[in-house]
Amino acid sequence: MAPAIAPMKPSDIAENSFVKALAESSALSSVPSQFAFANDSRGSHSDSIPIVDFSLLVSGTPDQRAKVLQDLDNACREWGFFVLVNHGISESLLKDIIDASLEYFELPEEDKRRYEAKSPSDPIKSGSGSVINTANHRVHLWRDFVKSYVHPEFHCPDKPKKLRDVLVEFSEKTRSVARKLLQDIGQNLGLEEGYIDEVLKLDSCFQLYAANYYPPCPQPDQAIGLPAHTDHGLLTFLIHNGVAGLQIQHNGEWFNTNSPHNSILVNTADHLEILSNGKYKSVRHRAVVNSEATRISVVMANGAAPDAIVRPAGPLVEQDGRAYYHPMKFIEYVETMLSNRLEGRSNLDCIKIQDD
Ligand SMILES: O=C(O)CCC(=O)C(=O)O
Ligand SMILES: [Fe+2]
Repeated sequence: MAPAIAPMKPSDIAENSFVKALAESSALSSVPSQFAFANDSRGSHSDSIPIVDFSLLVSGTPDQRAKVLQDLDNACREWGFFVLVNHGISESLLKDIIDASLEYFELPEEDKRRYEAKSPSDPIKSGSGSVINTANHRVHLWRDFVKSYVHPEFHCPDKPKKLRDVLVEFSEKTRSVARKLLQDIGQNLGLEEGYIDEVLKLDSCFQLYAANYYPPCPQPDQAIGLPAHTDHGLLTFLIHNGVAGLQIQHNGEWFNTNSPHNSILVNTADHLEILSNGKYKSVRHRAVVNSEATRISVVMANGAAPDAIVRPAGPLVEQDGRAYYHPMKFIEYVETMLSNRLEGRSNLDCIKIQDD
């Protein structure tokens, strides 16, 4: 006989209770109604997600570099997403940041509750979160998270002890790779060398570390880890513990991503769409859950300086004859987004300049 389903009372699931504990409760054989999310989580398989070889951008022959610049441009234009290989960040650092993030989620609840978000500008936040769906109902997500601003000011949860050093190094290394990619993206967009660095004040660029913990879910089709969204920032870097779950949208279809060991998934995010005046699109993606294994992803969002005003690049506006996006201060954009999670609607829609 199927085990009796212990009904969850709405009061059992506070806005910021952690899904990990719920998923581990032995009584749980179905998804509590607060998590119910109409969901077709199927994704197509794709071998054609672009791959960008970072080492050839840095030290390839002129021909090799020209070819990879082209790969990078196509990836940003066609997919808004690519798999970065040979990036020079050590395998042990990638493993350490995943392990330290996992240790964070394994802390007692009271340690994590210290970071319950009180305001969107809190530099460290932790919880599980919810979204308002298209029917205007609040839906809880099947994931726990921790987020921390790590640059230009470094913040980090106190525990686990090892997280701080690992995160400092991961932030430095990813920042340097992101800046190099942005230089090359600037070249691909026909911008002068140093243009992006200067107008977005990348010496003080904003970086946000986020780790997501998706426990096994008894009914994966009835819940969602993270619904479709785009990211703030210029380039998001994502690594995971080898359990599949990230899907990206391409030509209206959802694709499962799979990435070679030690690679980094990169997506062109909202502020690159704005800067490029729409030449590069911020790709919609989502995280689906499974019934078998815990999935962990670690995300580093790389953006402009908090006080930089992000707008379409002047030379591109001249070429296109108009700007397609309103200017907005970077940190205001991020904090509006962090405080206002609406399924399927993005901040980008708000700052797009509609055709007359
Ligand atoms: O966990 C994933 O694969 C997706 C995470 C993500 O999109 C995010 O944190 O913005
Ligand atoms: Fe995302």
